[in-house]
Amino acid sequence: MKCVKVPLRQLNDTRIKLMENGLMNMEYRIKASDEWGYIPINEDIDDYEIVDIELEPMKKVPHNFSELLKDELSEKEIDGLRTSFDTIGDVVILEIPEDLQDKKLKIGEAALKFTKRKAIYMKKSAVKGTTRVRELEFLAGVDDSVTIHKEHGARLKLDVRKVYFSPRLATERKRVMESVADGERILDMFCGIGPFPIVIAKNRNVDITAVDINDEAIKYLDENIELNKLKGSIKTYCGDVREVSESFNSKFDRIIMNLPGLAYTFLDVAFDLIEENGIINYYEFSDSYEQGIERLNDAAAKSGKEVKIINCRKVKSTSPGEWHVAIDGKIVKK
Ligand SMILES: C[S@@+](CC[C@H](N)C(=O)[O-])C[C@H]1O[C@@H](n2cnc3c(N)ncnc32)[C@H](O)[C@@H]1O
Repeated sequence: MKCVKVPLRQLNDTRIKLMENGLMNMEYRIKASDEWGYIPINEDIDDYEIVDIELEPMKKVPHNFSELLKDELSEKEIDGLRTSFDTIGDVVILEIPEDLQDKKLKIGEAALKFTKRKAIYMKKSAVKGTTRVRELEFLAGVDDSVTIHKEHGARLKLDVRKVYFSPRLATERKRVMESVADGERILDMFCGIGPFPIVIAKNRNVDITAVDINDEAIKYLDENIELNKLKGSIKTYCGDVREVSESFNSKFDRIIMNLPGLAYTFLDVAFDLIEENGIINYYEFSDSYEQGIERLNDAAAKSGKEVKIINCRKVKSTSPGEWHVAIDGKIVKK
């Protein structure tokens, strides 16, 4: 069994990270020795030591997902489905491959029994268009796509049919939040329902400006500001950040750019609005960090600034060989 091998003291943090990114193989038990922990995984992962060792399979409890579908599907098909689960509040979103479409309602019912959530939806398209929303088909439970998702102590209300939200970015949001200092003025250029602003302002006394072009996303962010006890403040704007930001009359200590397909086309706006010593949390889809670093360097040069790359990380796998990558750049004196 393929496992990630980590020092024992890192076992729990690594387990949570792998689970949140859907990379842990839940069919086997984690093994711990005096010094090392071994976590079963579904696929090869960079940045960790991978070893092959025997692990004990989990005890099959009646009514687990495999049990419920064992007459319909093979173990391999069931495993494939299991890693596609995205749980957002009390809603579950599944990806069902083309060749299993004729069994989608049975799969939906099994997922409902297994997860005990309110509703099961199936992905009908990739996230698409300017607002990055995907089409969903209702499969089982109660067809109510509004839910409240809990993340790092924050409550995030959203409609999964009308806005973008990914629970798989939870670790990244925590990482960014932990790097924020009290007093920062922050711009989230593509805030969605506000998971970055809410998680940050819940933990830090900061002043956040949050922009999104999707009026439904801003409607939920306004509700989320009311739903959470915040240390910091958040001001929301609905519109294209390129236009909306023309009215901003001060600069920012940090700019968050989580629109990975197109963020690079807004780097000129970000470099205009960032303070010296400020940090840009930049995201893109790529098979490496080089392209993003080059884009940040080019945009810095065009705006007469210099950027020092202070951190690069893979946030999540998007397709074989491609990643959602995070690159943090600090503006330094020329
Ligand atoms: C990938 S989602 C990220 C949302 C949020 N940051 C999160 O982590 O959940 C990108 C968001 O950018 C918004 N968007 C796309 N183009 C935009 C633009 N020109 N100005 C402002 N927002 C935009 C979309 O509506 C979408 O909510």
